[in-house]
Parts: sequence; C-alpha cells; structure tokens
Amino acid sequence: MAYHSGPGLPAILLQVSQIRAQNLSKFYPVTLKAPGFVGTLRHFFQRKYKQVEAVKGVSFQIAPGEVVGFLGPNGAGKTTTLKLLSGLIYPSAGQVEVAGHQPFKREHAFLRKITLVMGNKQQLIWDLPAADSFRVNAAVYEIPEADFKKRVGELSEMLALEGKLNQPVRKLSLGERMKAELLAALLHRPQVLFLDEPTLGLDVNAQVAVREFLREYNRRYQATILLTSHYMADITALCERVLMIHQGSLVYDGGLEGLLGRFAPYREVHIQLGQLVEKDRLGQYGEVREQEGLEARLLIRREQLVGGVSQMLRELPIADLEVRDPAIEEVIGQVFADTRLIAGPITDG
Ligand SMILES: Nc1ncnc2c1ncn2[C@@H]1O[C@H](COP(=O)(O)OP(=O)(O)OP(=O)(O)O)[C@@H](O)[C@H]1O
Repeated sequence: MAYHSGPGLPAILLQVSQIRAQNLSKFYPVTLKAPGFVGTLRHFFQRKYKQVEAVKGVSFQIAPGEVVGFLGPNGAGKTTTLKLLSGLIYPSAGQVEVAGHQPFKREHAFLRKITLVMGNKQQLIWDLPAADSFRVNAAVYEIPEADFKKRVGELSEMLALEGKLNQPVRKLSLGERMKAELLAALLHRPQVLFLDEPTLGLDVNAQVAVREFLREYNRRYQATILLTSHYMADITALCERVLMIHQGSLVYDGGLEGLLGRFAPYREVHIQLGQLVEKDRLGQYGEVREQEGLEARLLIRREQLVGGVSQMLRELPIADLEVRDPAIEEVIGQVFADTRLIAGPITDG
C-alpha cells in the first residue's frame, strides 16, 4: 500500500490513512431529450440515457490530522467526491474507506466520526435560535448534557459567537451564520471534516475568522480535513498538500510548492528601472503584467528565463531585479485555461 509522503508530514502520520480512495468512480445517468414537442413525445415512449462521468478512477490517501485542499474548476467532481467520501452517494466503481468504514453503509459509528459542511446548504432552522438547533444535533448524536454544554461553550468561544446563539438564525450576519453552522456540524466532535466551500460568500474578515478556527480545531483535536474553496487564501493558509481534480480525474497530489513548479510554465520577474522605459520595449523581454512608473512585473517562460534576464540586464537601465514564482491563483487559472498542461503523471516530485 502506498502512502502519501508530503513535505513536513510527521512520520507517525505515514503509517495509517484516515481516508482512502482507490480507483473511485461515480457516473450519473442523465436522460437525453431532443428539444421541442416531438422530442418530448419521443422521450416519453423511448427514453435515452447517457452517463456523466463525474469522478473517474480517483485514488488517494489522507493520513489522520492532515489538512488537504481539494482544487478544481467548476464541475470538476469535487462535490461528488466529497459526497462519496461522506456516504451520501454510492460509488459506481472502486473502493472508499473513511475512518475504517465504508461510507455508503452509513453506519451510526461512521456518522459519529465525520461531518460534511456545504457552504451553500444550511442545517440550522431559520426561525429558531441556533442554540435550539444544536439541541436537535445533541439528541441525534446522543451527546450527554454535560459534554453538550462544555462543547457549545468551547466552540462558541473559538468562533467568537458568544451572545449570538439565542437569537433567530435569520437575524445573524452571513459570517455568524456560517460559524454557527460549523458549530452545529462539529458538536459531535467528528474526526474527519469534509468542507465544501466553507467560506463561500463571506467577507474577508469572516473568511479569516473561519480559517483561523479551522486551523485551531485541527490543532486541538488532530482532525483530518478535506476542504474545497474557490478562495486560494483558504488553501494557502491551511493546506500543505493539495489534490487537484479536472474533468473527474485526479491530476495532481502533492505539496502546494510542487504545484507551482509543475504547472507554472513561467516565472515572474519584478524590475525596478533607473529611468522610464516604454511598455512596448519591455514587452520584447516577456509579457508585461504591470507597469507603474519605474516598476514593472513581467512573465517570462521558464526555459527563456536565464537568457531573458541576462539580456534585460545588458540592455535596460535596471536598478534592481527579482525573480519570483507567480501567485498560486494565476497558476491555477493557467492550468484550467490550458488543459495541455495537465496531461502527465500525478506527482509533486
Ligand atoms: N445528481 C447529478 N446528476 C447528474 N449529473 C451530476 C449530478 N451531480 C453532479 N453532476 C455532474 O457531475 C459533474 C461534477 O459535478 P460536481 O458538483 O462534483 O463538481 P464540482 O467540482 O463540485 O463543481 P463546483 O465547483 O461547480 O461545485 C458535473 O458535470 C455535474 O454537472
């Protein structure tokens, strides 16, 4: 059995996996219907189906206590994978094991160990105070009264939600509501957290608060977290390792740094000029991304970097020059815009 060996992972974590997917696939049957009345009639008598291959032969393992980012463009298969891992849907093929259970069996012992939070769905009852919804969760998960009170106190302090739990959920701000959703989802103290866009739509301060809470929750309870987010700041702040999925297939499993190295076909060159140079002239050395006064930022393809930089130093009035990796957001955008980049082995090596 192969284990992930990402950078900085303590050796003890390499011995077991909390989440294991092996050739995991999910195909959804969808009906095909030609447009118009004739199409509807034909569809009524002779239904035609096609398979949407939402997840195709995905394999990975996640060790206890790891926080892993799950990246991919819209429709890539992230939510479907999270639903497979939390047992909401049955796999079409392959194996899946989470916390020692086969998720689709939905055993009580399994449900006590996991939670699934979807940023676009809510479980709290709109017209009731969050505290009342927490009571429902406590009953479902059979949490003893003393533990319940202790956990609500502890989590509401970590989430800075004190004083907010006794008013109807509809009166909370979006950020407070999301934090209350997290509190409800974590009352049974799950070991494995599947988080689908937990910061969706939140303002920057609330995003930071949720991020810090998740980091602290992971540290305090050694919880395993698999997290999707369209905000790269969530991923860079929380995850050393990322999985990237594209059109249902896993295209990358490794460190964030390795993702840059593998997928960024260019590097960023920041220059400080001694005197003004026209943009057209700068453009001869690379793609000018920004130019303001004497400062400019260019993208130069990796294979042309050494030659390009030496030429700039020879021909331009350069006062200072620095070569950096491009921002991870730009890299991801580039990967998804250019699918040729994602053919090849899955590795960060
Ligand atoms: N119940 C369903 N029936 C049919 N097709 C589905 C169903 N659920 C998802 N799909 C399709 O499966 C593919 C993967 O969808 P999924 O929701 O897993 O993607 P995603 O990566 O989570 O996307 P997003 O970032 O937009 O949420 C898409 O093509 C989607 O249209």
